[in-house]
Amino acid sequence: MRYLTAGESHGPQLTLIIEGLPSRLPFSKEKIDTELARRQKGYGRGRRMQIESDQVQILSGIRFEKTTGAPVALAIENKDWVKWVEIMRPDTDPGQAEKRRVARPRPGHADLNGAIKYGHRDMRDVLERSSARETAARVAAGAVAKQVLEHCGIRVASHVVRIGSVATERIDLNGWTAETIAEKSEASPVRCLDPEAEQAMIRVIDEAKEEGDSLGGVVEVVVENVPVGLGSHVHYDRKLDARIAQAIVSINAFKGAEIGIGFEAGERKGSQVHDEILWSEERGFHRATNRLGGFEGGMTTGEPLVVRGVMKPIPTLYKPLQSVDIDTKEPFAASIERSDNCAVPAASVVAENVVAWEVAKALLETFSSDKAEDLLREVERHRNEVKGF
Ligand SMILES: Cc1cc2nc3c(=O)[nH]c(=O)nc-3n(C[C@H](O)[C@H](O)[C@H](O)COP(=O)(O)O)c2cc1C
Ligand SMILES: C=C(O[C@@H]1CC(C(=O)O)=C[C@@H](OP(=O)(O)O)[C@H]1O)C(=O)O
Repeated sequence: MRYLTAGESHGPQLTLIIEGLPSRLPFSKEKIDTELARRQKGYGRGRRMQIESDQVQILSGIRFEKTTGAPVALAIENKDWVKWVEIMRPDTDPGQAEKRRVARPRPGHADLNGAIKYGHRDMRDVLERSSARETAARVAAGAVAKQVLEHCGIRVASHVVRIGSVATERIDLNGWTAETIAEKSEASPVRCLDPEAEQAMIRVIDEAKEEGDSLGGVVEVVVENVPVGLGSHVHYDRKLDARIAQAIVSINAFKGAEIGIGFEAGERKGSQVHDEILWSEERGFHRATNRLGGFEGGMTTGEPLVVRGVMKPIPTLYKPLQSVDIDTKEPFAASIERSDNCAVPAASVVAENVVAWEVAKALLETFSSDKAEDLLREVERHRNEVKGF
């Protein structure tokens, strides 16, 4: 299974093509729209989110709420486009683009590197595509992947564990299920499970906003009921933990990924990191703890997957940072019209969906999956086989 996205932040739409879905998979447009609405929310988002109300238009590959097995094409409209037609048009430039040319790169964004690399004197030709608007298409892909996972009883959830200086304790997953994490985080404006930390997170976002500054943070994704043995130890690009880390760091502004206790593993002794192996009639092989976040040797262990990602603060700041005009080479202090000042809650929904995509892709690689029925039968057969191993 693979996908491609196309589209600019202020162009007419985002386009997504997914290839390799099983046929006859129950397909819900509503579930994709729900996921897109979740991505738009979250304390700290800017004015653009009041303009957009993301929904997919289905263009191919679906009939009567089921996949046919053909590529699925989806579109998401940019409602803001109507105000950008003269600047974003693909045909003759009526002079607007030159008048509105972007020559002042923002520190921390893709503007300057992209302009140098692609030879653009108008950095709009870079920023339109480097914008995190594209994550709407990736969430739509993840929302389709989630329907593959759901078909096989696999659930994905996410929550925010840090915003700026405010962090929550690491949760013990024995007390939580993906369902309860999803419910509780959904009810929080910052997608945080701890009500005290939630209030403190809201405070630091407000403080940063008053100062014209921005904040980043850390999100955690949990995947439950994952079959043993997705991914592989035999080749670098088949290791599922590595693919998930790539997917996380590919999200705009994400600078790192952790599996399980992640970087903390470097501080601890082996006996405090590795998860002891147990066996019982009821559960078969399982682990006493899940510090390695459901992965050993690039393969899933059958324990819940626990993945974290760190997002840097938003680069576009109301408080100006120094930069240099590419025409005059003069220094200037950038000022802006609008931006998010913290998008960590929204980004946790993106993280959840890119992880869902990678897990669903690995599932379809492991099990026969031309038809949705084959996939489910194979996954159930495998689960029984693992119990008897
Ligand atoms: C959901 C989300 C919303 C974002 N909103 C903004 C924004 O409003 N302004 C901004 O400058 N960057 C925003 N970013 C981050 C930039 O897109 C990102 O920093 C930029 O593409 C450069 O890539 P890099 O930070 O990965 O190097 C957002 C990121 C995400 C995930
Ligand atoms: C549009 C989205 O996020 C955008 C991501 C973004 C950036 O620079 O990454 C900049 C802002 O866009 P604008 O410049 O139009 O205000 C955000 O709103 C979205 O998440 O749907």
